[in-house]
Parts: sequence; structure tokens; C-alpha cells
Amino acid sequence: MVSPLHSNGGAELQDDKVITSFGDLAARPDIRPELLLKLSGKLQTTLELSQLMEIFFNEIQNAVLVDGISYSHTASNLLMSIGRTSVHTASYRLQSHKDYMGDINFHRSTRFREHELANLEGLLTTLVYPVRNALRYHEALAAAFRDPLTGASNRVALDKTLNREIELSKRHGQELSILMLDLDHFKLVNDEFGHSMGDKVLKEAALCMANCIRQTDMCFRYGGEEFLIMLSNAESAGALRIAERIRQSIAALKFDSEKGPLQITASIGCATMSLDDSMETLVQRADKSLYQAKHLGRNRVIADTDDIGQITGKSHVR
Ligand SMILES: Nc1nc2c(ncn2[C@@H]2O[C@H](COP(=O)(O)OP(=O)(O)OP(=O)(O)O)[C@@H](O)[C@H]2O)c(=O)[nH]1
Repeated sequence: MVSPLHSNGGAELQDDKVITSFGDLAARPDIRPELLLKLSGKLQTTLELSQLMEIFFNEIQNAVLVDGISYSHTASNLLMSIGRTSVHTASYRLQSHKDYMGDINFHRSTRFREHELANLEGLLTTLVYPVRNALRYHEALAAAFRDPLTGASNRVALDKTLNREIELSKRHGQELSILMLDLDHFKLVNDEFGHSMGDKVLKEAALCMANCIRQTDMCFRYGGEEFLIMLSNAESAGALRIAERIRQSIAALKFDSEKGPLQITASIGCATMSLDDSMETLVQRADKSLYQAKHLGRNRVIADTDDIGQITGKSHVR
């Protein structure tokens, strides 16, 4: 089902003219079945949403000229646009039974005529099932890269992402830092408060990390109670500030249980990329700093700030 949200909206409507390059609109036939068939066939060739939208955008030009298309599905964090935006917009919601499948906007510098809107609606019906399949594919992919307990990205995602980010940072001469974080004495939480409290603590701690970093940064569950946080565009002083913010916000968490209140702490090791770093050496240095933080008494941040891989023992605690 395709539901129109509104059409030709916006404060800047300029005219109501039929665009001349479209020829004689009155004589133009409605969408031919062959076009729908061809479009449907092409839309079945991919499960990538961006490719679907690109195919759709290119193919519909044969029936209705549009300057651009934008598509969004907020719950899946999907937002994409093809072509350019313009003052006139026709907006539709894609829905299959009760499944919401996103909003699509058509943009054009001239107003859409009624029969063009009817044509767009006809064309949109070919998009509904391909978009539904693409969304399912996207969800499956996202789930494969996410740790189900904490919602943080998993190790599979880490290998892909951190390697790429290191390469990009080197190419663009940008700083990159990582934090290795380990919850302190976490075994005691499980042993004294039970495994489900342990799980709750892990979830809340992961939320703290997510809330302390930028959208371009990423948090990965590295192992049981160990996390790796990738800070793009962050030099060592910035990374230390973020690490300290995370440490404090985890230390401020309060949990209630039948066995009484519970508070936890975390130890964090920081490492900032140098030009000869690989993913392995960068992680190793952060890990060494983390080890040092544990060794020095936990609940602290230690940075490996030099280029030769020695731990400086720099501690920033409270
Ligand atoms: N509840 C819960 N516990 C987990 C999970 N993954 C790992 N753990 C537990 O985390 C604990 C980690 O214990 P240790 O490696 O000894 O570390 P620690 O007690 O935090 O001690 P330090 O790191 O030295 O401060 C183990 O008891 C694991 O069973 C999980 O998904 N849920």
C-alpha cells in the first residue's frame, strides 16, 4: 500500500505550470504495463536499499520526471537521497499490511500535476515488496554485527571497521584513538548478585559508553566484560577526556538488588594511532595500558601516549 502524506507542499510553491520538456501531458499515456514489468524486474536484482532507490529514480524518469528522491526509515537509521531536492515535494508512506517500510519524497522544481501523482503512485507499488525485502536484509546484516545483550557492535564488526578506519585515518592524515575498557571485579558481580544482574550491569555500562561518544565513534563488545571504543578524529588528549567521562559515568551507576545496592567501576587503556600502527599493534598498546590500569589499582584511565610503544603510566583519576 502506498499512502500519500502530502503533495506539492512547502511555502515556496512557485507556479503551476506543466513543464515543457515533458511534452504534451494531455496526450501522454499513463504508465504502460511494460514499464511496470521492466521496473519490477530491475528492482528484483538487489537487496541494497541505496541501489534500489537509484534504480527506481532512474527508471521512473521514463514516466514522470523528478529531480530527486529521498527515502528514510528512522527505526533502521536509514536516510538516503538521490538527485537533488527542490521546492515541490510529493511524499508517500510505504506500507505492507501493518508493516511500515519508510517514507519516500519526490522532489521537483515544478509542481506535480494530478495525473503525474497518480503515475507516481502506480510506480510506487512496484517498490513496496523490494523495499520490504531490502529492509529485512538490512536488519539481518545489522544483527549479524551486533552483540545481542548490550546492543554494541561485535567482534566481526570490529575487524571490518577498525581496519578500514585505520587505513582511512592514515590516508587523510587524521588522528584515531581507541579505548580498551574492562569492568572491574566483574566476576564478583555475577557471583554475589547473580548472572542476570551481571547482564544488567553490562547493558547499562554499554549505554554509558554509547552516551559518552559521538555518533561517528563506535563501541564494540570485545569479550565478556571488555569493550573497545573507537574514537575517530580524536588525538590522545581528546581520547583521555572521553575515557575519563566514561569512567566517571560508569562509576556513577547505581543498581538495586535484593542483596543491597551495587556500584561498579571500570579500568580503561587508551592508545592513539601512529603511522606504523596496524590494528593488532594499536589494540595491543591499548591493551597494555588497560593492564597497567588494572595493575595500578583499577577504576582509572591510563594512556599510552608515546610513539615507541612504551606505557607512560599517565593516570587521570578523579
Ligand atoms: N553476566 C554475564 N557475565 C559475563 C558475561 N560475559 C562474561 N562474563 C563474566 O565476566 C567475568 C569476568 O571475570 P574476570 O575475567 O575474572 O575479570 P574481573 O572479575 O572483572 O576482574 P578484573 O578484570 O581483574 O577486574 C566472568 O565471571 C565471566 O563469566 C555475560 O555476558 N554476562
